[in-house]
Amino acid sequence: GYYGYDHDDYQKTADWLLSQTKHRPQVAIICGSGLGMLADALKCQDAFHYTDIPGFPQSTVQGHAGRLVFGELKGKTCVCMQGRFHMYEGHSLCKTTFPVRVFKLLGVETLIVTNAAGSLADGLKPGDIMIIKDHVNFPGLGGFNPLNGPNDDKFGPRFPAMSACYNPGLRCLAMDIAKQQGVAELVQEGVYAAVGGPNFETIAEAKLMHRLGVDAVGMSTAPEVVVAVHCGLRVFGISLITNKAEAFSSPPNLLSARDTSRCRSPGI
Ligand SMILES: O=P(O)(O)O[C@H]1O[C@H](CO)[C@@H](O)[C@H]1O
Ligand SMILES: Nc1nc2[nH]cnc2c(=O)[nH]1
Repeated sequence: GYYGYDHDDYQKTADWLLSQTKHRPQVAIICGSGLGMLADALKCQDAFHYTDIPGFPQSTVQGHAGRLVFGELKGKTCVCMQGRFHMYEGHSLCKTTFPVRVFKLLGVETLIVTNAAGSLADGLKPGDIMIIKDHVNFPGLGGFNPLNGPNDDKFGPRFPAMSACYNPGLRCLAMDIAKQQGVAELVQEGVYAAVGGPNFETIAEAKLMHRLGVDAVGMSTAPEVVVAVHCGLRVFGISLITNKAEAFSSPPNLLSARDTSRCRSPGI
């Protein structure tokens, strides 16, 4: 079509994959920056480089290998993206979310999204895991939405609800498992905000988001989740906190005029 992809484009890629592997995944996992090693844990793997998959976008970022890996994880058939697509790579949003609709056509029912994110919340430290309970899609609020253009009714409605994007049952289950595994102190629920990137936040931007109720910030995930929810996938999301976002790293940025020793690093 004139805007993005036709249903046939997704179908061709899905059909090609179905012809190349016997796996019929129920679960798709998008691995965030540095999290691609999860795919290495799949048993009975069939792996495809994005460059070899007809119609598939290509990865350009470090820490994103650019492979689609099918296999078994704890008895579930999964398909794992080792490397995702970001808007800042120059991809259109429908390109960054192309794989999600392909997963739908493969028969996937549940999408697990993961990402590396910066913390804006006092209680979230580098190394912690944040289960995403909701998101703020800043590019989306500004009109950068993968669902822009004519709606494809075969995937979902023109005006999809986003009020329960992150499946409450799966969130509950994840909290229970964290307790069972003895890692409950490392796992919390919170709100993820997607920004366009590729620059990290200014101090003022980080403070603004913190005041608006955002707990962690990154440059991905929300567009994929919007497309997944639109086509009826069940979504579970986690952020690995890799750093404190700029305003919340040391040294503290509340400067008193009396403190002349720190006047070379002004805060806002
Ligand atoms: O969201 P993922 O893909 O994990 O990557 C995150 O890490 C990168 C910045 O270091 C950005 O791409 C940000 O979005
Ligand atoms: N925007 C943004 N993305 C990130 N990805 C990992 N850390 C960060 C961060 O602090 N800010």
